[in-house]
Amino acid sequence: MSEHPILDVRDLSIHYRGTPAPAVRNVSFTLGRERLGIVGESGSGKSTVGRALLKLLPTADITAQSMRFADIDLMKASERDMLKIRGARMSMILQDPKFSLNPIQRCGAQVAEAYQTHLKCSRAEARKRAIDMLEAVQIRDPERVYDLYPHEVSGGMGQRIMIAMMLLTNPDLVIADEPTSALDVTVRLQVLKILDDLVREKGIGLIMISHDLNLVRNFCDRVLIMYAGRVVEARAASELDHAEHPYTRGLLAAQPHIGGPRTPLPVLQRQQSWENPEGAI
Ligand SMILES: Nc1ncnc2c1ncn2[C@@H]1O[C@H](COP(=O)(O)OP(=O)(O)OP(=O)(O)O)[C@@H](O)[C@H]1O
Repeated sequence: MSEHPILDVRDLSIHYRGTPAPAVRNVSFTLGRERLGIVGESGSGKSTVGRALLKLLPTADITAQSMRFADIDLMKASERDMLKIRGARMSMILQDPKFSLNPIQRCGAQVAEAYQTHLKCSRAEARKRAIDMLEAVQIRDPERVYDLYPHEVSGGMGQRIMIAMMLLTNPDLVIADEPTSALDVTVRLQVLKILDDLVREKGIGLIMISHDLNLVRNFCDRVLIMYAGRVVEARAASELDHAEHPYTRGLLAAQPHIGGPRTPLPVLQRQQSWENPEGAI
């Protein structure tokens, strides 16, 4: 990790108004120019943490001892400040490009429009840059793809178009929320490779939110395991086999292994104590 973290989050708690309990409780972590995985079951609070970093939670109360992004105190940042940060210095990639791309605008025009908005350049310049960027995310024949509508591109291509759009401004932080779950296995590898290159070559910090423990274990440098709104385990990905929390151990035991015994996988036996603050980090 670099000396000055890109993100420093301490004691982040998030409570959606009108709900009985906080969705996220006392989450702390730092992020350098590395890949941090956040894993946990559905509803454990992973996406809520991601959206809180972008301050995209209008119906929730956010408290934290500190939530810093580079030189910015996110807790004090106004909506006006956030408009300058979102999409420029901090970007998010969502699971399904179908919901992120505008269905009635050609794909290339959406990338070019993002260029024009952020870089205030001419339309011709934006088009040229957009085509270069489509090529950079390994889209073959970018001039043709530029003119396609979102329903005419595959899921993998749509995701690469989203990544192209996100890269325009050289962000320091990318939050990828299940970026590959809607993709088939080979396309998934291509998209992961593009994200991996971004960390290695451009030195961004990447948060990868996922259900897939194996994917995160192989792709990330460090992993946070969330359960019921809390981080219950934080480890180097290479150390995950030494996990101590019973939930993490249960998840690991439930992974199928090629060549392993042909017995049914164990079912996770939950315990009330896992929701106990004493068990959290
Ligand atoms: N806008 C909202 N209003 C009220 N409650 C919400 C809202 N969004 C999420 N929640 C609740 O907050 C909790 C955490 O949800 P979140 O989407 O962060 O979980 P997650 O771990 O990302 O799940 P998934 O993997 O299914 O996306 C859940 O109990 C969810 O129902």
